[in-house]
Formats: sequence, C-alpha cells, structure tokens
Amino acid sequence: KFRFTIVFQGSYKDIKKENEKYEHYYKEQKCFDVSQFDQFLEAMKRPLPAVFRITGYKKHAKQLLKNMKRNHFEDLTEMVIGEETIKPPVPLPWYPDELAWQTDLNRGQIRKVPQLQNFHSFLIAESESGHITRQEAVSMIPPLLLDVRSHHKVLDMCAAPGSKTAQIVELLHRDENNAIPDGICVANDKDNKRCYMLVHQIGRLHSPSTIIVNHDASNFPEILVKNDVGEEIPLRYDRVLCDVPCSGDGTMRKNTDVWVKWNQANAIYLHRTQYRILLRGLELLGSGGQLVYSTCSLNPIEDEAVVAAAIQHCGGAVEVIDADLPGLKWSPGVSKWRVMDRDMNWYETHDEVPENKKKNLSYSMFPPGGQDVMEKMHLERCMRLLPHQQDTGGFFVAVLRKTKPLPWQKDEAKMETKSETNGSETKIQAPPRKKRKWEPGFKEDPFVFLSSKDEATSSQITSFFGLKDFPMDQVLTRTTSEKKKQLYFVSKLVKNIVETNIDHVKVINTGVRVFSRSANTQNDLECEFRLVQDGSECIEPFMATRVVPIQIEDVKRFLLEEQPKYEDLSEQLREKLKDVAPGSMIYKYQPENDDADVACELLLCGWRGTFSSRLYMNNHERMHFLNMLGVPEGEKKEEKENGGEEEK
Ligand SMILES: C[S@@+](CC[C@H](N)C(=O)[O-])C[C@H]1O[C@@H](n2cnc3c(N)ncnc32)[C@H](O)[C@@H]1O
Repeated sequence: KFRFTIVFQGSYKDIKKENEKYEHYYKEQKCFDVSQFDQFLEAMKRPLPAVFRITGYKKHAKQLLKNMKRNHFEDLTEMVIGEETIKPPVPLPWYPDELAWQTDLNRGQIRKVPQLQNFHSFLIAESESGHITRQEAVSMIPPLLLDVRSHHKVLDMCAAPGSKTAQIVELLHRDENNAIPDGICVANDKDNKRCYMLVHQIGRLHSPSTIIVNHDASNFPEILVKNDVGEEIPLRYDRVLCDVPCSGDGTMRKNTDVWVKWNQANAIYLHRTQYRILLRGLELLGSGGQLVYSTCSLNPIEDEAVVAAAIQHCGGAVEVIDADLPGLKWSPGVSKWRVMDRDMNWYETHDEVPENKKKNLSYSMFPPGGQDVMEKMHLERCMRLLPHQQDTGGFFVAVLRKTKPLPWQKDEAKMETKSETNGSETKIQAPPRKKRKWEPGFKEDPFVFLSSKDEATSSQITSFFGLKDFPMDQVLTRTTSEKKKQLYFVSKLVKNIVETNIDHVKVINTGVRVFSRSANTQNDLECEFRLVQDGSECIEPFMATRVVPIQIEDVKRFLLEEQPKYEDLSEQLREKLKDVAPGSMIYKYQPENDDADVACELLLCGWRGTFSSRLYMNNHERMHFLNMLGVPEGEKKEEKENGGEEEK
C-alpha cells in the first residue's frame, strides 16, 4: 500500500554523518564554490524536509488544493513542539500553481499534534487514492523541464518507482477536455519487480496513454509503429527522460546510509551505464526533440562527464540548452573536473592514467577537450542543485536538444531532406551494443484486443450504455478465455504499439479499466458489465445514455450515506432517475461557474437499483470525493464507521 509517510530516520538515526573520503573528494574536486563548502556539508547533515505534491489533472488538483488550504492550513500558525518551533507547511516557490508543499514536520509530529490530526487523515486518504504523492522536491524538476505537451511521445527510460512518470502522465493529460491525448508515455525499467511499482503508481492516474515496459535502457528495443498505409516505421520520441541509476550521493539527507557507503569507485562503476543509457536515449529521440538527463548525485563523473562525452560522440547533433524554473536556485554545471582512482590518485586527463588503469578509467570520464572545446559545450547550462541553496537534496539536471539525426543514423538523415550531414560526421560510429536478452522467466498475461469474435460483448455494452463512436477495438482483456472479467481501454497509438511489437517488447501493463463483469448474479440484467470509476473520464464522453446530471447536495448525500433513502434524494434527481433502467451508470456534476464551491466537473460511478440508487466506488475514492467537496473530517468519520465497504 502506498501510504503517506514522512521520512523517519528510525534505525538509521545512529549513523554518523561523516565520511572523510567524501569530504576530501568534494573539497578537492572543486565542483562548487569552495567558500560555501561548510554550508554545503552542514546542510547535507540536516534531515530533509518532507515534500508532497497534489497529483492529478488541473481542475481536480486545484479544487483539492483549495480545500486543503481552507480546511487544514488557514488557522495554522507556528507550533511549539518540545523545544522546537515548527512552521506550517509552505508551497515550493518554483512549482507551478502551488501544487507542491514542503513541511518541517516529521511523521510522529503530524500524527501526534492535535491541530494536525485532521490533516494527517486527509494525507492518508489522498495518498491511498493517489491524489497526493510524497516526492523529493528536486525530483520534481526533470519532468517540469521536459516541457511535455499532450501530443508528445515520451520515453521515460529508468522510470521506477515512477514519481517522475506520474508527472509526465499528468502533463500529457493537461488538456482537460480530452481524456484520450494523442501523445503517449512509454515508461521503462530494467528491474522487473520495480516495474510493478510503476504499475501501482501510474495505475492511480487512470491514463489510457501509458505503457509500462521492462528492458535495459542502454539497449532499449526499437519500437515500431504502423503508419496509415500499414508500413512499420521506428517510433521516434519527442521527449526522453534519462533519470539514470546513480550513486545517490545527493540523497544523503534522506538516505543516511550513503554516508557510510560512499566511495569514489561507485561513480566510476556507474558512469559507463549512464553514458550508454544517455546515448541510446539520444538515438531514440527525434530531431528537434528534447531529452532531460538527471541524477541525484553531485559527482561530475556521473553528471557533466556523461553529458560532455555524449555531446562529443554525437558530433554536433546534440546541444545543452538553457533551462530554468522561476524561483529555483541552482549553480551552473562545471567544465573542469578530475578523476580519482581507487587509491585516491587524481588524474586531470586520460593520458595521465597509467596503462593498467586505463580500462577502468575511461576516456569518457574526463573533460573531452581544451578550454575552447569545453566552452562550446556550454556545460554551465547544466543545473546543479545544492542542499544549502534551497533546503533540498543534491541533484543534477541537463536539458539536451537533438538538432539532427546522429552521425550514424544515416537512414534517418536521408529521410530528413533538410538535414546536412557532412563527411566528417558520418565517420562517427554507433556505440557498441550488448546483445539483447529475452529472459526465459518473463511471463505476462496476454494483451487481447476485442475483435469480431467478441461481437456479443461489444454490442451488449454499446447498446446498454448508448455508446456513440466509441472505439471498441481499443478495448483489451488480459485473457484468451471466453469469459472476460475486466476490460481495459487504450489510446489508438498504444494499441498500435502493443500489436506491432508484442514479439520483441516486454510489455508489463497498459490500459485503464473501463468495464468489469458485474458481480450481480440477477439474470434479468440487460448488461453483464458495469462501469468502473477508473475509466469514467474516458468513457463518459461517448455515452449517450445512463449519464445523469446531479446537484452538489445529492453528491454529498450519496458520499456520506452509502445507501441513501430514495425519498431523501432531491426531487429533481428522482425525476431523472425514473427513466433509467436498473444497472450501472454515471452521475455527472457540473459547476455552474468557476466560483462554485466545487468548481470542477465530477464523474461518479453509480448503480441504479429497482427501488434505490447509490454510488459504486471503493472507500478511498469515496473519501477523495468527500475531500473534493471540502467535507470536514468530523462529518466523514461517521460514515467511515457505518459503511466504507469495498465495491458492491
Ligand atoms: C534513479 S532511479 C529512477 C527513479 C524514477 N525516475 C522516479 O522518479 O521515480 C533509477 C532506476 O533505474 C533502474 N535501472 C538501473 N539500471 C537500468 C538500466 N540499465 N536500464 C533501465 N533501468 C535501469 C533502476 O531499477 C531504478 O528503478
């Protein structure tokens, strides 16, 4: 379960936050202003403030924010706890629309302080339903810099556990009037188990435009898409995120064990993988596209060295571009660094490295040229986030633009009529590649799209819910058996990708659940399938029947009373329900104007019984909607004790 927990130093609290090698390395490496070194070190030793982010799509998130501020923060002033004075949570100045908040409070304090108990319950309920996510402040930066639009094809190469992927998916869905964006997010991780963390994290966003896959990013497979005339062409991405595996020495404030484990050899070991992942990301990026490279390490061997080596290898096809977020403090990337071997000897250039160590300390770890070469690379455009600048973890991020196909992508260069490849560039070779392995243990349920064989199911659903122009062929099941239980919906491009690549791409998960076989065993039901709350945003625009408008008073009654008396519903609603035959349905609340108390549309899955009517959603979803209405905790609790059953 994904719970809101604030960093607790727990068993790590006795760890000594000292490491002589680390201090020596960073002092000598001079990769940031030495005069600030004491400040830097002191900040690194302080616990990290907890930060949480309101997730989800714009108007929903704004409404939740409004209610959170009003119900939980309005009267909150400084609190004295023991000997500490604790300030109320504050929004991060650089995160858009006040959707990310920082607090000095730890978990125990939040739970124990009487003024914060309601806030604690709110956080737990919203984390369970996926509307609040705890995420390190600096980790929120790469997706913001990626500048994702709803038509973009985005590849997240090292995505698990998925906090950045969640931001990307939210950005894809930024157009609230279109629940099925043209763009997609392909979220990948090499670790099969961690891919299921992604399934959980991304599943909470109910997007039909996301695919979770399981590959080594440095060798990521060529995904093909069928064009309008049925030819298979390689998919090129508009945006790529390379949030690569790293030594994590920027996370010492949170992961205190890094103080003990830190060693200069970690960066040396990781550099090669990072470099190969970045190069593969650049290959798969389309010309004109943008890639964000990030690490939670401050070591130039994992940061500027990787970026510089990739730029050099790409022979003028890639550049670092200026990036910034208003209100964010950071230091420019460095153009000078040295490499330290296991015996703590420093080398300025690869030539200085003794022959027997050259294999370990590769050329790509060093600055690849003299001052003039380095100046042209503009590594100062890379962003180094230091812990003392804004009370965050340490982080590195660079935004790269691909201006033309890479020198060894000759076919693509030919296709781009305007591209100018010159003779010297074409000599540059593609990096060597490992052979791709298909682990024998890889096993996933199949992805089976509804076809003409499923006519009976399709027409039953179509006629019962009055679906108009709904692409039933974009609905899939995860079984080949006749009796399908769950039906998932994907966008057109996702379907294209799944069908075209299933023999060489390890797809773990995709689709948003839209229909589920009804648990109701009554034989007189017109449709065996019911709607699912997760898929309501996708399916509602296609429904010509069984969508009933509802006023906020009735919404509140439904949410607070699990089985409201029919006669307690408003007359208006009862009148509308008269024409609705028993079965699954949607209640649709639409605000009269932007100043309405609840100023965003709400779609609530419901069930029409013969003599009753109620909602059909689980308790977390119910709690979330109550928070959307701003219902105070006291009023909610009564219902939690009386009802709160899972789906019925
Ligand atoms: C820094 S974490 C990613 C964090 C993630 N982007 C987020 O925001 O939640 C690095 C991830 O890379 C994965 N990884 C390690 N080596 C990889 C490789 N060669 N290809 C793809 N993923 C890899 C790890 O399993 C890990 O989940």
